[in-house]
Amino acid sequence: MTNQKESNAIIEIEDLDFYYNQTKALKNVSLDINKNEVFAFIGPSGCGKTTLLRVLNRMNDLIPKTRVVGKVQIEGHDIYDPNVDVVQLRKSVGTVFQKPNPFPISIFDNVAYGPKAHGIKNKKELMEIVEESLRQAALWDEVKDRLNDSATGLSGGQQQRLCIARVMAVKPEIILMDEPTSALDPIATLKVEELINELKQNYTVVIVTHNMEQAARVSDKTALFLNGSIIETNETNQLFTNPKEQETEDYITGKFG
Ligand SMILES: Nc1ncnc2c1ncn2[C@@H]1O[C@H](COP(=O)(O)OP(=O)(O)OP(=O)(O)O)[C@@H](O)[C@H]1O
Repeated sequence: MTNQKESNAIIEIEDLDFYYNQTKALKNVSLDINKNEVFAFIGPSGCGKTTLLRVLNRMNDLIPKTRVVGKVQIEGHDIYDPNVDVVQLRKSVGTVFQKPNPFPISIFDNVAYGPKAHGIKNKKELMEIVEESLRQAALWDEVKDRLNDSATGLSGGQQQRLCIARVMAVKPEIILMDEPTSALDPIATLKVEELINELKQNYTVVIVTHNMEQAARVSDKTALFLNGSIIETNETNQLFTNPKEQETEDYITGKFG
Protein backbone atom coordinates (compact mmCIF):
# COMPACT_ATOMS: atom_id res chain seq x y z
CA MET A 1 0.00 0.00 0.00
CA THR A 2 1.28 3.41 -0.88
CA ASN A 3 -0.18 6.47 0.72
CA GLN A 4 1.09 9.92 0.29
CA LYS A 5 1.60 12.76 2.73
CA GLU A 6 2.41 16.27 1.64
CA SER A 7 2.38 19.66 3.29
CA ASN A 8 0.45 21.87 0.86
CA ALA A 9 -2.72 19.84 1.42
CA ILE A 10 -6.16 21.43 1.39
CA ILE A 11 -7.76 18.03 2.06
CA GLU A 12 -6.19 15.65 4.59
CA ILE A 13 -7.73 12.24 5.16
CA GLU A 14 -6.28 10.02 7.84
CA ASP A 15 -7.14 6.41 8.66
CA LEU A 16 -10.69 6.74 7.37
CA ASP A 17 -13.19 3.91 7.59
CA PHE A 18 -16.70 4.38 6.27
CA TYR A 19 -19.70 2.18 7.01
CA TYR A 20 -23.11 1.79 5.37
CA ASN A 21 -24.83 0.12 8.31
CA GLN A 22 -22.55 -2.90 8.99
CA THR A 23 -20.85 -2.81 5.59
CA LYS A 24 -17.39 -1.26 5.52
CA ALA A 25 -17.16 0.60 2.20
CA LEU A 26 -13.87 2.43 2.90
CA LYS A 27 -10.99 0.86 4.77
CA ASN A 28 -8.11 2.73 6.35
CA VAL A 29 -7.96 5.42 3.68
CA SER A 30 -5.25 8.08 4.08
CA LEU A 31 -4.78 10.70 1.42
CA ASP A 32 -3.69 14.30 1.00
CA ILE A 33 -4.95 16.49 -1.83
CA ASN A 34 -3.11 19.70 -2.58
CA LYS A 35 -4.61 23.09 -3.37
CA ASN A 36 -5.09 23.82 -7.09
CA GLU A 37 -4.61 20.23 -8.03
CA VAL A 38 -6.91 18.03 -10.11
CA PHE A 39 -7.08 14.72 -8.29
CA ALA A 40 -8.73 11.67 -9.89
CA PHE A 41 -10.23 8.64 -8.14
CA ILE A 42 -10.23 5.57 -10.37
CA GLY A 43 -11.06 1.91 -9.84
CA PRO A 44 -13.67 -0.70 -10.66
CA SER A 45 -17.36 -0.30 -9.89
CA GLY A 46 -18.23 -0.47 -6.20
CA CYS A 47 -14.70 0.15 -4.91
CA GLY A 48 -15.68 3.26 -2.90
CA LYS A 49 -14.80 6.22 -5.13
CA THR A 50 -18.17 7.97 -4.85
CA THR A 51 -18.37 7.18 -1.15
CA LEU A 52 -15.09 8.98 -0.52
CA LEU A 53 -16.17 11.92 -2.68
CA ARG A 54 -19.35 12.21 -0.63
CA VAL A 55 -17.39 12.03 2.61
CA LEU A 56 -15.70 15.27 1.58
CA ASN A 57 -18.79 17.44 1.94
CA ARG A 58 -20.73 15.20 4.28
CA MET A 59 -23.28 14.24 1.66
CA ASN A 60 -23.32 10.78 3.21
CA ASP A 61 -24.91 12.35 6.30
CA LEU A 62 -28.13 12.24 4.29
CA ILE A 63 -28.00 8.41 4.14
CA PRO A 64 -29.30 6.75 7.32
CA LYS A 65 -27.03 4.43 9.33
CA THR A 66 -23.78 5.62 7.82
CA ARG A 67 -20.72 6.08 10.02
CA VAL A 68 -17.35 7.73 9.59
CA VAL A 69 -14.32 6.67 11.64
CA GLY A 70 -11.04 8.55 11.29
CA LYS A 71 -10.13 12.10 10.43
CA VAL A 72 -11.06 14.31 7.49
CA GLN A 73 -9.67 17.83 7.51
CA ILE A 74 -10.30 20.58 5.00
CA GLU A 75 -8.12 23.66 5.28
CA GLY A 76 -6.99 22.34 8.64
CA HIS A 77 -10.51 21.93 10.10
CA ASP A 78 -12.05 18.62 11.09
CA ILE A 79 -15.21 18.55 8.95
CA TYR A 80 -16.81 15.88 11.15
CA ASP A 81 -16.54 18.05 14.27
CA PRO A 82 -20.09 18.37 15.68
CA ASN A 83 -19.82 22.16 15.55
CA VAL A 84 -19.26 22.27 11.80
CA ASP A 85 -21.85 24.23 9.82
CA VAL A 86 -22.69 21.73 7.09
CA VAL A 87 -24.35 24.37 4.89
CA GLN A 88 -21.11 26.39 4.90
CA LEU A 89 -19.10 23.24 4.28
CA ARG A 90 -21.17 22.40 1.20
CA LYS A 91 -20.75 26.00 0.02
CA SER A 92 -16.98 25.66 0.09
CA VAL A 93 -17.02 22.08 -1.22
CA GLY A 94 -19.41 22.02 -4.19
CA THR A 95 -20.53 19.02 -6.22
CA VAL A 96 -21.12 18.38 -9.91
CA PHE A 97 -23.09 15.19 -10.43
CA GLN A 98 -23.05 12.51 -13.10
CA LYS A 99 -26.20 13.69 -14.85
CA PRO A 100 -26.61 17.41 -15.46
CA ASN A 101 -29.38 18.47 -13.08
CA PRO A 102 -30.30 22.10 -13.78
CA PHE A 103 -33.41 23.41 -12.04
CA PRO A 104 -36.37 23.93 -14.43
CA ILE A 105 -35.98 27.70 -14.17
CA SER A 106 -34.07 30.24 -16.26
CA ILE A 107 -30.36 30.02 -16.98
CA PHE A 108 -29.82 33.20 -14.95
CA ASP A 109 -31.83 31.94 -11.97
CA ASN A 110 -29.96 28.63 -11.93
CA VAL A 111 -26.66 30.41 -11.43
CA ALA A 112 -28.09 33.09 -9.12
CA TYR A 113 -29.84 30.48 -6.96
CA GLY A 114 -26.91 29.73 -4.64
CA PRO A 115 -25.77 33.33 -4.11
CA LYS A 116 -29.42 34.33 -3.40
CA ALA A 117 -29.79 31.48 -0.91
CA HIS A 118 -26.66 32.78 0.81
CA GLY A 119 -28.21 36.24 1.16
CA ILE A 120 -27.11 38.24 -1.91
CA LYS A 121 -30.07 40.31 -3.11
CA ASN A 122 -28.53 43.20 -5.05
CA LYS A 123 -29.43 42.73 -8.75
CA LYS A 124 -26.21 44.23 -10.10
CA GLU A 125 -24.11 42.06 -7.83
CA LEU A 126 -26.08 38.97 -8.85
CA MET A 127 -25.64 39.84 -12.53
CA GLU A 128 -21.89 40.16 -12.01
CA ILE A 129 -21.70 36.80 -10.26
CA VAL A 130 -23.79 35.12 -12.97
CA GLU A 131 -21.64 36.53 -15.75
CA GLU A 132 -18.36 35.68 -14.03
CA SER A 133 -19.50 32.13 -13.24
CA LEU A 134 -20.77 31.51 -16.76
CA ARG A 135 -17.52 32.87 -18.18
CA GLN A 136 -15.49 30.61 -15.90
CA ALA A 137 -17.61 27.68 -17.01
CA ALA A 138 -16.90 28.57 -20.66
CA LEU A 139 -20.62 28.99 -21.31
CA TRP A 140 -21.14 32.76 -21.34
CA ASP A 141 -20.79 33.27 -25.09
CA GLU A 142 -23.28 30.52 -25.80
CA VAL A 143 -25.99 31.78 -23.43
CA LYS A 144 -25.50 35.52 -22.92
CA ASP A 145 -28.41 36.36 -25.22
CA ARG A 146 -30.82 33.87 -23.65
CA LEU A 147 -30.26 34.19 -19.91
CA ASN A 148 -34.00 34.26 -19.29
CA ASP A 149 -34.68 31.07 -21.24
CA SER A 150 -35.25 27.84 -19.38
CA ALA A 151 -32.08 25.90 -18.58
CA THR A 152 -33.81 22.71 -19.64
CA GLY A 153 -33.59 23.91 -23.27
CA LEU A 154 -29.79 23.69 -23.24
CA SER A 155 -27.92 20.70 -24.66
CA GLY A 156 -26.63 18.08 -22.22
CA GLY A 157 -23.09 19.44 -22.41
CA GLN A 158 -24.27 23.01 -21.90
CA GLN A 159 -26.41 21.88 -18.97
CA GLN A 160 -23.38 20.28 -17.35
CA ARG A 161 -21.31 23.46 -17.79
CA LEU A 162 -24.28 25.38 -16.32
CA CYS A 163 -24.16 23.07 -13.30
CA ILE A 164 -20.46 23.82 -12.98
CA ALA A 165 -21.23 27.57 -13.19
CA ARG A 166 -23.90 27.08 -10.52
CA VAL A 167 -21.35 25.52 -8.20
CA MET A 168 -18.78 28.25 -8.91
CA ALA A 169 -21.31 31.02 -8.20
CA VAL A 170 -21.06 30.36 -4.47
CA LYS A 171 -17.27 30.60 -4.66
CA PRO A 172 -16.20 27.21 -3.37
CA GLU A 173 -12.63 26.20 -2.63
CA ILE A 174 -13.09 22.64 -3.81
CA ILE A 175 -15.22 21.19 -6.61
CA LEU A 176 -16.16 17.52 -6.44
CA MET A 177 -17.09 15.91 -9.75
CA ASP A 178 -18.71 12.49 -9.86
CA GLU A 179 -18.33 11.08 -13.38
CA PRO A 180 -19.18 14.52 -14.78
CA THR A 181 -19.00 13.50 -18.44
CA SER A 182 -20.50 10.03 -18.40
CA ALA A 183 -23.83 11.33 -19.76
CA LEU A 184 -22.18 13.52 -22.43
CA ASP A 185 -21.15 13.00 -26.05
CA PRO A 186 -17.43 13.15 -26.97
CA ILE A 187 -17.45 16.83 -27.99
CA ALA A 188 -19.25 17.95 -24.86
CA THR A 189 -16.88 15.73 -22.86
CA LEU A 190 -13.88 17.45 -24.40
CA LYS A 191 -15.29 20.86 -23.47
CA VAL A 192 -15.80 19.83 -19.86
CA GLU A 193 -12.29 18.32 -19.76
CA GLU A 194 -10.82 21.57 -21.10
CA LEU A 195 -12.79 23.41 -18.47
CA ILE A 196 -11.40 21.19 -15.69
CA ASN A 197 -7.90 22.14 -16.82
CA GLU A 198 -8.84 25.82 -16.49
CA LEU A 199 -10.55 25.37 -13.16
CA LYS A 200 -7.45 24.32 -11.31
CA GLN A 201 -6.07 27.84 -11.51
CA ASN A 202 -8.70 28.85 -8.97
CA TYR A 203 -10.02 25.65 -7.45
CA THR A 204 -9.06 22.23 -6.22
CA VAL A 205 -10.92 19.59 -8.24
CA VAL A 206 -11.57 16.01 -7.14
CA ILE A 207 -12.99 13.88 -9.93
CA VAL A 208 -14.34 10.34 -9.93
CA THR A 209 -14.06 8.72 -13.31
CA HIS A 210 -14.48 5.27 -14.79
CA ASN A 211 -12.48 6.38 -17.75
CA MET A 212 -8.73 5.95 -17.35
CA GLU A 213 -8.00 8.03 -20.45
CA GLN A 214 -9.97 10.85 -18.88
CA ALA A 215 -8.02 10.58 -15.63
CA ALA A 216 -4.82 10.65 -17.66
CA ARG A 217 -5.97 13.71 -19.62
CA VAL A 218 -7.30 15.89 -16.82
CA SER A 219 -5.64 15.01 -13.52
CA ASP A 220 -2.34 15.82 -11.84
CA LYS A 221 -2.60 12.98 -9.36
CA THR A 222 -4.58 9.77 -9.27
CA ALA A 223 -5.56 7.31 -6.58
CA LEU A 224 -6.52 3.76 -7.52
CA PHE A 225 -9.18 2.20 -5.30
CA LEU A 226 -9.91 -1.50 -4.91
CA ASN A 227 -12.49 -2.93 -2.52
CA GLY A 228 -12.64 0.20 -0.38
CA SER A 229 -8.87 0.65 -0.04
CA ILE A 230 -6.44 2.90 -1.84
CA ILE A 231 -3.90 0.72 -3.60
CA GLU A 232 -1.71 3.47 -5.01
CA THR A 233 -1.57 7.24 -5.10
CA ASN A 234 0.81 8.90 -7.50
CA GLU A 235 1.41 11.60 -10.07
CA THR A 236 -1.02 10.62 -12.82
CA ASN A 237 1.60 10.05 -15.52
CA GLN A 238 3.70 7.97 -13.10
CA LEU A 239 0.71 5.89 -12.09
CA PHE A 240 -0.13 5.12 -15.70
CA THR A 241 3.40 4.65 -17.03
CA ASN A 242 5.35 3.35 -14.07
CA PRO A 243 3.00 1.98 -11.42
CA LYS A 244 4.48 1.03 -8.09
CA GLU A 245 2.02 -1.74 -7.30
CA GLN A 246 1.28 -4.92 -9.21
CA GLU A 247 -2.48 -4.42 -8.71
CA THR A 248 -2.21 -0.98 -10.35
CA GLU A 249 -0.41 -2.48 -13.31
CA ASP A 250 -3.03 -5.22 -13.58
CA TYR A 251 -5.86 -2.67 -13.45
CA ILE A 252 -4.44 -0.22 -15.97
CA THR A 253 -3.57 -2.99 -18.41
CA GLY A 254 -7.14 -4.24 -18.23
CA LYS A 255 -6.51 -7.51 -16.40
CA PHE A 256 -9.58 -6.81 -14.23
CA GLY A 257 -12.21 -4.16 -13.58
N1 LIG B 1 -26.50 4.19 -0.09
C1 LIG B 1 -25.82 3.05 0.06
N2 LIG B 1 -26.25 2.11 0.94
C2 LIG B 1 -25.58 0.96 1.12
N3 LIG B 1 -24.45 0.62 0.45
C3 LIG B 1 -23.99 1.51 -0.43
C4 LIG B 1 -24.65 2.77 -0.68
N4 LIG B 1 -23.94 3.43 -1.63
C5 LIG B 1 -22.90 2.64 -1.96
N5 LIG B 1 -22.92 1.49 -1.25
C6 LIG B 1 -21.94 0.39 -1.32
O1 LIG B 1 -20.66 0.88 -0.99
C7 LIG B 1 -19.67 0.34 -1.84
C8 LIG B 1 -18.93 1.47 -2.56
O2 LIG B 1 -19.82 2.14 -3.44
P1 LIG B 1 -19.43 3.44 -4.25
O3 LIG B 1 -20.68 3.93 -4.91
O4 LIG B 1 -18.69 4.35 -3.39
O5 LIG B 1 -18.44 2.82 -5.33
P2 LIG B 1 -17.88 3.45 -6.66
O6 LIG B 1 -16.46 3.05 -6.74
O7 LIG B 1 -18.19 4.89 -6.71
O8 LIG B 1 -18.73 2.67 -7.75
P3 LIG B 1 -19.24 3.12 -9.19
O9 LIG B 1 -18.02 3.35 -9.99
O10 LIG B 1 -20.04 1.94 -9.65
O11 LIG B 1 -20.08 4.36 -8.99
C9 LIG B 1 -20.39 -0.60 -2.80
O12 LIG B 1 -20.29 -1.90 -2.28
C10 LIG B 1 -21.82 -0.11 -2.75
O13 LIG B 1 -22.72 -1.17 -2.99
